[in-house]
Amino acid sequence: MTQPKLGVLALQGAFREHRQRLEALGVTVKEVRLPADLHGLSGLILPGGESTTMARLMTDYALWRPVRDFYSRGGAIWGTCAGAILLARDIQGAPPQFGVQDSLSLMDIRVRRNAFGRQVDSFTAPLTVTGLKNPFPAVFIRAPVIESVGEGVEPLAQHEGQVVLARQGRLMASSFHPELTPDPRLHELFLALVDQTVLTGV
Ligand SMILES: NC(=O)CC[C@H](N)C(=O)O
Repeated sequence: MTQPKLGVLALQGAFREHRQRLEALGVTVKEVRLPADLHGLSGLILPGGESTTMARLMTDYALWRPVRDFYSRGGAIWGTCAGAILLARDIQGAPPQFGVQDSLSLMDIRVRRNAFGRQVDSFTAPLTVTGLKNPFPAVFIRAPVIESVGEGVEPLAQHEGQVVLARQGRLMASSFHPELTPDPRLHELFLALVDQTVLTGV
């Protein structure tokens, strides 16, 4: 078995589906629950799920600092749906009773939670993605939108005029769930990003 280069944060949410997508591409995957699980990885996926719950578990498992350090050392991170919320510098639309929502604050984006409506408003839409020839079938489930992006952030796809996929160097954020469709192209895109990463001081 080869040493895994890719990890999926496995505290809550759709981590198994990401794992399956990556394994179908021949990639060995590490499920990340503890800081030590990050050792030796060059890419990490933060899955969709429920971002408040995931943030709480990140605190319980003391993962905030190790994930930030992983990025500082040169690791690539892709946040999908709730995972994109965890990456964002600014989170809007969190239920007020929970106070200010913790985030990694690594990506210069402002996200708005549940921007397309409630669970019943889940939908699939064909997305035109920069760099992909044909539309990508994107599954949105109580999805956030990326309301604004900083200078270093490149929007890669929009839905109804709102940014739903963006990249900032080694960081990617998508509002939707690419692991819930058999289309592997966004996982391939992230793998290409991971292949370019040069880790320092690991
Ligand atoms: N599918 C998802 O990941 C939904 C995200 C969820 N609405 C949140 O704000 O955390």
